[in-house]
Amino acid sequence: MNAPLNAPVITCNASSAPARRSALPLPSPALLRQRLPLSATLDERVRDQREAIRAVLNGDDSRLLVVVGPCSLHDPVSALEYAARLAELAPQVSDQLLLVMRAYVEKPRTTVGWKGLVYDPRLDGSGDMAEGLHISRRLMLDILACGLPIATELLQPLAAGYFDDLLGWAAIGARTSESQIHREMVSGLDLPVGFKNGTDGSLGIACDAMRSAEHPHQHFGIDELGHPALLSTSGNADTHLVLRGGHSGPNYDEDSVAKARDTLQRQGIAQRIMVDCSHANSGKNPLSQPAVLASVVDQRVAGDSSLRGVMLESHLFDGCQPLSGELKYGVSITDGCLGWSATERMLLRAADRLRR
Ligand SMILES: O=C[C@H](O)[C@H](O)COP(=O)(O)O
Ligand SMILES: C=C(OP(=O)(O)O)C(=O)O
Repeated sequence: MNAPLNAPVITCNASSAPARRSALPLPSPALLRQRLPLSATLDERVRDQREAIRAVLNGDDSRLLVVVGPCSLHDPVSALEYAARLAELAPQVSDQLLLVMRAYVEKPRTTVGWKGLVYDPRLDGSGDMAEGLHISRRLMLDILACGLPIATELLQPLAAGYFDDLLGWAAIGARTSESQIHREMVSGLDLPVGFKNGTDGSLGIACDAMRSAEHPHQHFGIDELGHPALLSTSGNADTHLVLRGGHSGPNYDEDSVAKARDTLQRQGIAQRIMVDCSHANSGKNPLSQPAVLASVVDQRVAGDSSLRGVMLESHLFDGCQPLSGELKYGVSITDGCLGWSATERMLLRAADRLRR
């Protein structure tokens, strides 16, 4: 990699390297984008998808936003089979639901565990992140080509530049909503972003996050060539709250949603709420998600217009499996998911209920 023109050339003395880490170069975001470019047609499609998602979140389009798909993508073949099925379902419900596929390639861990396709694409701990970035961007482009908008969690701010041109929507997870670094990153993203409540169920950190992200910031980062850079951002007003439950239980019921609406109103934040039907809202039982979705739909039908979206964890087959031995096709290797047939039934039923 060439040094920027104004930087002195510094050579690294091996003996001064910290003993507990080593470094390997990765391609820059610009290089990966050059190798796997977004075509002009897909670029325009992503812009349209973002506009459509914004319209739903702002309430200008009365449909429900549905972010649905695997907890994590670990196998491109099953991910693309899932995408093909979702793309076939999307037009059948598009009068009521705007479907966006979860394409999660980075996973936050409570302690340790597999951290996603970007970090360990061979699933064996070899941690080939250059390959992980390539496979992840390739897969996202293929999902986009199926006609679906894509959603992901932006976990590592340095990695955002490898994918953010492909996304229709992004999440900041429960473990990072409180991080200033993530709020600064969101402030510079030209796409709608949901901030999740904290793992303890607290809404305050997500509200603070939205208020911080709508402001301009100057912060540390890398530029497209991978060089350290001072980044200046202009602020992102397209953010919203995601209720995902917490240690003391779910927060999708009427009382919890009313409390969330009041909190937003008191802080002068737009009342745009998405309910994550999984995680602590499902008690980590993926098969409970249809009941959570049904409750959200009932609340909408009863007149709660602040409920603009839902999130669902779904794969080709129910449940999850440990990352050891031979893996079953189409089954999550992180959180448990609802299988495809139950997902399809649940979404058709939700659309039908909203229609009537
Ligand atoms: O959605 C996924 C998980 O809930 C999150 O990544 C934390 O996983 P862990 O508690 O198994 O580490
Ligand atoms: C990790 C996730 O969620 P949360 O941040 O709510 O735990 C997720 O949606 O994959």
